[in-house]
Amino acid sequence: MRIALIGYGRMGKAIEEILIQRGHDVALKISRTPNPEELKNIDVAIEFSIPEFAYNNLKVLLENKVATICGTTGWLDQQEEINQLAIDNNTAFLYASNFSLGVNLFFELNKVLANMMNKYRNEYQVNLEEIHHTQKLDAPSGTAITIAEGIIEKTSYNTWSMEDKSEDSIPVEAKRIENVPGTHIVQYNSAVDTIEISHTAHSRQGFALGAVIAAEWIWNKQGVFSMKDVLELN
Ligand SMILES: NC(=O)C1=CN([C@@H]2O[C@H](COP(=O)(O)OP(=O)(O)OC[C@H]3O[C@@H](n4cnc5c(N)ncnc54)[C@H](O)[C@@H]3O)[C@@H](O)[C@H]2O)C=CC1
Ligand SMILES: O=C(O)C1=N[C@H](C(=O)O)C[C@H](O)C1
Repeated sequence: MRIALIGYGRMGKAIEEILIQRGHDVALKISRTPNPEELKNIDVAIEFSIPEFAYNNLKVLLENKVATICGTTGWLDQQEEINQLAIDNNTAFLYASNFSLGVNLFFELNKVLANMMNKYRNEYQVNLEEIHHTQKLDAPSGTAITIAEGIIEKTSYNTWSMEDKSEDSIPVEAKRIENVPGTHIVQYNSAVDTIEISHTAHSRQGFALGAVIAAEWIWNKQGVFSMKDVLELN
């Protein structure tokens, strides 16, 4: 496939390595918004840029009917508009807060545990922690938000917050430590014990491989998809 890499930073470079290993043509790699001329003959775009510019990049890609994978976090207040653009332009769009197989399995495990713990809201207080490298621009991580949404789906919690300590809110803490690729911890604490599940990324390889698998999967499709579709976790 002819791939455009929009955002050529840590993730763009990790993805490029895997694209080459799997025989793809990296036809465009840029750290700015593409122009329509550059998008002719592109099969799929992979967008990993920065929160501030993701919306604009995605708009240009979808208006030019380029099937697009997006891993940029921190822009989700405009997600509905972007989903609609993919539909209106008869192309395909897939956003994932985390492309790794391990985290997508963890999302499912988190929901099973949340469902079980909902009966014990009086005994156990949930909290969520994420740890990332110090260059990360957004907090909490997109992955932490997806985990919190999973808990909300299965319990009587109705929101999450990094500040608000009210009863119906899941407390989320974001820590920044040099060189950490991404760690997520969900804890249920009672007066006598702790139940904890965690996912620790050892490198960016898992995110990058997942993004390439998603790009291969979305080619020639139309619609709005998630990693659950790609990994058949539905
Ligand atoms: N969904 C997932 O599995 C993962 C998502 N991420 C997310 O991906 C994003 C990128 O992460 P990294 O590569 O680590 O960051 P990075 O800072 O290394 O790379 C971002 C790149 O975007 C470039 N850029 C700046 N303005 C741009 C524009 N207008 N258009 C295109 N590119 C532009 C920057 O020059 C930089 O090279 C972040 O939002 C991060 O949270 C990171 C890892 C995994
Ligand atoms: O910025 C990162 O590095 C990561 N961002 C994603 C997120 O915000 O969840 C995915 C992963 O945790 C690494």
